[in-house]
Amino acid sequence: MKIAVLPGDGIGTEIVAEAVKVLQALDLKFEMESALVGGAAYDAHGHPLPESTLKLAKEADAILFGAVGDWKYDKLDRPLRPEQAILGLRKNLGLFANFRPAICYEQLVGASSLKPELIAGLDILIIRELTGDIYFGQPRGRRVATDGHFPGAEEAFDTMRYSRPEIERIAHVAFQAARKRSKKVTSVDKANVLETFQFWKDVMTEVGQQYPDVELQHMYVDNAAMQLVKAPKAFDVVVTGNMFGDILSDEASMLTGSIGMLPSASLNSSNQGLYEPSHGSAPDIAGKGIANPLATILSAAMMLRFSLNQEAAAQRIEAAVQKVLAQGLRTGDIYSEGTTKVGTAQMGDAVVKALG
Ligand SMILES: NC(=O)C1=CN([C@@H]2O[C@H](COP(=O)(O)OP(=O)(O)OC[C@H]3O[C@@H](n4cnc5c(N)ncnc54)[C@H](O)[C@@H]3O)[C@@H](O)[C@H]2O)C=CC1
Ligand SMILES: CC(C)CC(=O)C(=O)O
Ligand SMILES: [Mg+2]
Repeated sequence: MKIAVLPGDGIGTEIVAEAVKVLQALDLKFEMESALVGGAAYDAHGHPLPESTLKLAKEADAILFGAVGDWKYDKLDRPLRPEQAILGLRKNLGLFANFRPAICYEQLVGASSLKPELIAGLDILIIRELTGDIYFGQPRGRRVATDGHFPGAEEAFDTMRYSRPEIERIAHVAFQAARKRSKKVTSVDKANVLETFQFWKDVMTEVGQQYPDVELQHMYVDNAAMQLVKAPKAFDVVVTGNMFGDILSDEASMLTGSIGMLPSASLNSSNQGLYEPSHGSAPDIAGKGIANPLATILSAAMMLRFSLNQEAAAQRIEAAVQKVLAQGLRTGDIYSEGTTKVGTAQMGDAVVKALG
């Protein structure tokens, strides 16, 4: 078994180092090979996703990814910007199904900005379609407007689009996931305004008929954003498009205490997966040794479960994370009075120790 390790930029290198430490402590037989990606790869090779990195990712059984991006690259032409690396990996590997579980650990109930009773016991799963929608739709660009409110003015445009097979396959993923949980799917759309999402809703409804045992609810995205903070436990599986899923999952991360707690798995149809925290490269705290590595460590657990067939090892990591939280160890983002503040590496070391 081979794991491609792509730390990336900013806190990416710090948090991936901790996840690697945890994986190595498991004493399982797999090979890990690292490569540059994002801004780091642009600096070294002139491209955020060099051919050699893509080749390594394609050949690996699973990919452990940190994060990419830094403000200093924001003026580059878009194809050279670090974020194109993660978009390129998702597209090239066909990683259409993004699982973002938002679980509020008992010990972190007080770390959320929401009232404890709203989030105690929270366990919801956001399933985000990851290779379509306005993030990938063509055409896009800048031009001089020939119509609209200001003909002759400079304008920019992107294209929101979804095909039937793209919606059908993510719908099946969501219904099948719900079957293993509380059997409820909330499909989030904007069908009242957007044709793309009327189509999304229609196809979701059709696929839902194949799963009579699963309750299907439709919700507009603006209402979903509100309900997520009003009554988050009313959700079970939330399925939505690429952009809405990106936004709603960051919102849901705060239900768990911090974005530093939200892992993710991005799978293709052969169960090859890329595993990364849901957050970005956090340039504001990079290099300080204070980032929370738990989302990345929990992503490594998802990797063991989904791509490497190592359920017991996945559970060992998850139990170790709960143990360090129960010991009162907290990085700054989840710190509260009465707990012990630790840095990134100390947190990683504590998880290794807690593996037992
Ligand atoms: N998959 C990826 O590689 C992603 C990359 N990005 C990129 O990351 C860069 C920064 O983007 P932002 O919008 O600031 O989002 P971000 O997720 O990097 O940071 C948002 C806020 O959360 C905090 N934060 C994030 N992860 C944390 C952790 N593990 N521990 C403690 N605090 C944490 C940051 O300090 C910051 O205040 C940009 O270049 C963006 O494009 C953003 C999202 C995903
Ligand atoms: C940099 C973006 C393409 C990714 C993002 O925000 C995400 O996947 O959550
Ligand atoms: Mg995001």
